[in-house]
Amino acid sequence: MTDKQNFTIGILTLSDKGARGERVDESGPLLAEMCTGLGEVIRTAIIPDEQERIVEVLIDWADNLRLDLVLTTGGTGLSPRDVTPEATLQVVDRLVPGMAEAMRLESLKKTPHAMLSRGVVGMRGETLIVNLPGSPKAARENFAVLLPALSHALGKLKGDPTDCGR
Ligand SMILES: Nc1nc2c(c(=O)[nH]1)N[C@H]1C(S)=C(S)[C@@H](COP(=O)(O)OP(=O)(O)OC[C@H]3O[C@@H](n4cnc5c(N)ncnc54)[C@H](O)[C@@H]3O)O[C@H]1N2
Ligand SMILES: O=P(O)(O)OP(=O)(O)O
Repeated sequence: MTDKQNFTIGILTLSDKGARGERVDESGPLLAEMCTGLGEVIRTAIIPDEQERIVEVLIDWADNLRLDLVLTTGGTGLSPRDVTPEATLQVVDRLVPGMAEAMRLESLKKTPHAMLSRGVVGMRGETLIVNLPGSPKAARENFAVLLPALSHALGKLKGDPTDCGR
């Protein structure tokens, strides 16, 4: 038996500069690397901080590609163009507040700026959508908090009937 899981994963980078080719996307590849062992990253994209475009991609990846997990990075803060949480809230059926709370709680131990990320986590159908902040450091620190619980979360989301109490 191998520890490698077979979840399908998409990584969506939200960055105006990245989409214009003015900044190399470090956070997307870093998150892809962190997903080794969880499954296969079968889609990546870099698009600007535009709510309608983000909504379109999230719906496509959840409804058409039926990805198990979509990680977004960037656009969670307070700048006028930070709209990733709004786009995510527009498409999810149910929120998973504990995952977002856990990321902020742990991140506050590293920097008070952690309270500025408005990222949310929610489900659209059988796809879990996770908002992570944009900088490579912040993306890494936040995703590391979720990783130990992700396999169980994705299994439950797909209807795994086994008893979690054991
Ligand atoms: N655990 C942590 N959590 C948070 C941190 C942290 O250091 N550790 N930082 C906090 C800060 S500060 C902010 S503000 C919030 C919200 O961040 P955003 O999601 O709004 O981030 P952006 O504005 O999109 O990006 C910020 C900054 O990061 C660089 N950047 C962004 N995208 C990329 C990319 N794809 N590749 C390379 N570098 C990138 C760039 O300098 C941007 O200006 O999160 C807190 N949480
Ligand atoms: O260009 P972006 O959207 O990556 O973000 P920032 O303006 O915060 O550098």
